[in-house]
Amino acid sequence: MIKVSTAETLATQAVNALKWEANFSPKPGLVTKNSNGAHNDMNISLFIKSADSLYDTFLKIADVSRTEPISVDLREKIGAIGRDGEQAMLTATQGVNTHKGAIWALGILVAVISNQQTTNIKTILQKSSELASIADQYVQSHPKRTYGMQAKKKYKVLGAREEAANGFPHVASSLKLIDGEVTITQQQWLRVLCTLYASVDDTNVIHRSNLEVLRAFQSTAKQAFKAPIVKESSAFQELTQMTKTYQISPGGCADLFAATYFLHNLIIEED
Ligand SMILES: CC(C)(COP(=O)(O)OP(=O)(O)OC[C@H]1O[C@@H](n2cnc3c(N)ncnc32)[C@H](O[C@H]2O[C@H](COP(=O)(O)OP(=O)(O)OP(=O)(O)O)[C@@H](O)[C@H]2O)[C@@H]1O)[C@@H](O)C(=O)NCCC(=O)NCCS
Ligand SMILES: Nc1ncnc2[nH]cnc12
Repeated sequence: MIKVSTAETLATQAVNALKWEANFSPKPGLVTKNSNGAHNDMNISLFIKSADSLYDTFLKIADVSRTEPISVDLREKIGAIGRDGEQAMLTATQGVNTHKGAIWALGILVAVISNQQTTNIKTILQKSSELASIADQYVQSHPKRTYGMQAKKKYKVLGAREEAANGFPHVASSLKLIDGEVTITQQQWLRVLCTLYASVDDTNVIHRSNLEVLRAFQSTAKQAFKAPIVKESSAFQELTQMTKTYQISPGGCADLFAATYFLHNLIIEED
């Protein structure tokens, strides 16, 4: 029997996933409860404030998605709510971009789950692809080139938009690593994190460095993934060193880590 997800439950679960991700430690380059990673303008309390400020955004997205079919109209409605959410985040953080990518990824997932009333991962990812592939004319009228747009143009990589439009392939791979397990150990979560670090073309890393550094970071993460104890491996230490040397922070991976946790806990809700 699948429990019906209320808008309130979904919004709470999305915010909890963001808080869980922020607290999770260690995460080379990223903010955790123990470190500010490669950031001098962010810390854990800012992330918790930011996550809390997004409850209303996820609630509104879940509400509007419950009754409307997946359509241009729905895409544009959640686009407007998402942009308001970005403003709410910037107000809460006094202008620091903590969760733009997470608003996008979790916003699409919350919309689809509310719309389909399902915890079936295959359906959620397929419908996410459908919804995220619909063009929102109001985004396209925005003239400013984002960091993601610059990285994609320069190196022909795929970014946050494509991740969702392709049905979150990196989240699907992450979920496979913990499939069927209720209690996930820190070592298992570290393998999920390393899988994301190893495979996502994170446009934040590219923006702060270049494609060559991203590829070296990914190949080191692949080594760390294979280590018997990830966090004690020399490859994992090397990841931390690289984030310091190049001042890189894989914020896109952090969002997909939160999305993996969010969907994994939906699975557990099924009874
Ligand atoms: C479609 C949008 C996601 C916009 O995409 P675009 O690529 O044009 O925008 P960006 O401004 O570059 O932001 C994308 C954010 O997505 C995350 N990300 C990066 N790479 C990937 C990837 N390969 N896959 C998935 N996600 C990815 C990342 O977000 C996280 O990092 C941010 C913090 O970065 P940081 O470097 O610390 O800080 P900055 O200030 O950005 O840089 P510095 O100056 O410090 O160097 C933080 O946001 C994390 O969440 C990218 O930043 C989408 O946003 C959009 O169209 N929105 C409009 C509203 C809408 O339609 N919403 C609908 C549903 S809610
Ligand atoms: N924990 C984190 N540190 C830095 N950037 C992030 N973007 C999303 N989560 C993040």
